Amino acid sequence: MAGKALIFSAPSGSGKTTIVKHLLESNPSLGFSISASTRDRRGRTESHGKDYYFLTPEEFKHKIDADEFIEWEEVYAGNFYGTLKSEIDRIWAAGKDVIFDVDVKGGLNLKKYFGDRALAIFVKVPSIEVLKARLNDRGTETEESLSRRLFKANFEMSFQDQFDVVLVNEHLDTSLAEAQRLYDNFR
Ligand SMILES: Nc1nc2c(ncn2[C@@H]2O[C@H](COP(=O)(O)OP(=O)(O)O)[C@@H](O)[C@H]2O)c(=O)[nH]1
Ligand SMILES: Nc1ncnc2c1ncn2[C@@H]1O[C@H](COP(=O)(O)OP(=O)(O)O)[C@@H](O)[C@H]1O
Repeated sequence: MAGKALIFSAPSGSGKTTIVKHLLESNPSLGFSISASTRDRRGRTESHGKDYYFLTPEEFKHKIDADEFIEWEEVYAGNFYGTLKSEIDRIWAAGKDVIFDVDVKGGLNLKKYFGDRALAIFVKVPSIEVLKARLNDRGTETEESLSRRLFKANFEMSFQDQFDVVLVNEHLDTSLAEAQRLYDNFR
């Protein structure tokens, strides 16, 4: 049975993972599409089969060749990320709606794929300075990966109008309530 799809996209550091995790905790009707990725696991905070399926580049390439992805991308130099068809089957078969945490290009590709079954939400920070501060505070980036993310963020901002909704994530409580309202209205 086909359910619905809730797509959250944003420049890295905007808060989409925080919002998606909150929605998952509050809504048993949602199932997270676990992406495949070749990037290194963030040791203490991430696990295989929960945050991502962490694959080697060879394993990832094998899945591309076997046509197992709806969409995939080289998001940051050398690191591949992709949405597995089997994830949507798994979540919809359980009678749930699927929720995605993907980059901006991936979000637009998913919207194209799911059409009216999907609500595509662009999460935006009030400014690039705020984005930089959040990425710094998160403590996950080197100087190089931080500047890569900020460079890409400027480019990604230009796609916001192609999304169904833009959610400005300034005060977290307000954003979480707004995200919940968007899901309730869409269901
Ligand atoms: N296109 C695409 N992007 C993805 C997928 N999974 C994750 N991403 C995006 O890849 C980017 C990098 O993710 P990650 O390394 O976890 O960094 P973070 O966004 O800084 O937490 C983020 O924008 C993710 O939303 C996917 O399946 N497809
Ligand atoms: N509204 C907010 N105000 C302040 N900090 C926030 C807010 N939303 C998220 N954060 C923090 O900003 C950092 C980046 O958020 P995260 O959800 O990892 O972003 P993304 O998944 O878009 O890369 C995290 O440390 C998170 O706790």
